[in-house]
Amino acid sequence: MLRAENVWHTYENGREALKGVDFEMGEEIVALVGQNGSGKTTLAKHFNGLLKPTRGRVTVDGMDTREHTVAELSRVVGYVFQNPEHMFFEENVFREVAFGPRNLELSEEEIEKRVKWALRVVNLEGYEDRVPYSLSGGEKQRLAIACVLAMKPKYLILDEPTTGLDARNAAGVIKVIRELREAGHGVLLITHDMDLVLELAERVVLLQEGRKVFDGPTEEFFSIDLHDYGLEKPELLRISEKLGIGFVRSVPEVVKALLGGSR
Ligand SMILES: Nc1ncnc2c1ncn2[C@@H]1O[C@H](COP(=O)(O)OP(=O)(O)OP(=O)(O)O)[C@@H](O)[C@H]1O
Repeated sequence: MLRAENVWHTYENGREALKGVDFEMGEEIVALVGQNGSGKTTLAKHFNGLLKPTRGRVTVDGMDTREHTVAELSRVVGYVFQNPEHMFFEENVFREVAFGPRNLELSEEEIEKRVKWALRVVNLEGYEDRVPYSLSGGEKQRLAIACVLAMKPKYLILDEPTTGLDARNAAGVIKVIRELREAGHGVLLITHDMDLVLELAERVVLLQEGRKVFDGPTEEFFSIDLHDYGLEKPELLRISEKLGIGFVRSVPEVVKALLGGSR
């Protein structure tokens, strides 16, 4: 479980970014949403210890983040940052993915196994000798996920994982996230993309000015007035409402509902 109990966070300049947030997630896909500056990144950074609560408590599978180092917590919680290309520094893809496992002091054999596995999951097999900077945007995004996956963390935090990707690459990342969930990982998705939330999230947590203002199933989230929070309902849901077919997550579901209704 990733758990935040009455977490407050004040930055050094006095900015109160979190004001008493309670949060909990297990092996599920949770979307963390809210307007710019609402505190999403600040909250997420508490789960791998990059930030510590000013007040309150954060635990990762029972470990208090104040009592553990970022290195220790990173074994359990992997964090893929937005614009991950800035984090690459090795000369080739193999070394880049091997960096994390090498720090875990695993055997060369185990490191190689993990690199191969992680590259396979993200569909980058055969890229081992490529220079990370020479990859396309979508490939870089998937490489960043592979780097974190190779550490085999139970939870993954993904910050805008599909932003800037074309439809095909975004679909590739979405597939990886689904597979991770099925394999028993928890995924925390920080995003502004309501289509992605509709497609993937099981639960949504909405922040506004450092406070949690909604926490519940995705279907319930899309039934609240999102305009109040500067968010837009996905086109697909607006269409399905006009058609009177209720909550759907994909175009095939719309088709199914329409065909079912005409019988
Ligand atoms: N290092 C910092 N020092 C001071 N204030 C900060 C720092 N990082 C973030 N903030 C402030 O804390 C508040 C919350 O920021 P945060 O990055 O958590 O929001 P966010 O919801 O992730 O926003 P976005 O959608 O723009 O990424 C904002 O007002 C931001 O300006």
